Amino acid sequence: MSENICKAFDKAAPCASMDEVRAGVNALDDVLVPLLVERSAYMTQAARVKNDEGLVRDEARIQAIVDRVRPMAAAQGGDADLMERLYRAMMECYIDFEHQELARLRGQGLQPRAPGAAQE
Ligand SMILES: O=C(O)C(=O)C[C@]1(C(=O)O)C=C[C@@H](O)C=C1
Repeated sequence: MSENICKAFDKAAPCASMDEVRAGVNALDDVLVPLLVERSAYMTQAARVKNDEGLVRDEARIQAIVDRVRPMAAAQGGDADLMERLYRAMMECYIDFEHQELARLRGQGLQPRAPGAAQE
């Protein structure tokens, strides 16, 4: 019983109109957007630390994140397949952003990492 009352899925307010639905969505977007921006700042740092276009996409890490968020979503009463699709699409956008950031940092003078050099 108590395991059911704190699930995120059940926190959505019951809505009788689309205005209510959209107010609920807007309130969540107010929380989500700053978090997504903060996540993007880690992509900027990943671009600098990797400093190698060939390292930006990391399939093993992508799979590890998917494997981590699927059960998290299910534990919150959510749909694990939906969460995987969201995360895979989101990570493609962050990969594009990481490439963009690496190009920007190179434009600011970041020198390409020497082949075989250890990451900091
Ligand atoms: O963990 C990394 O290596 C990252 O660059 C971050 C991130 C992500 O979490 O969105 C983005 C690109 C990689 O393909 C894997 C994961």
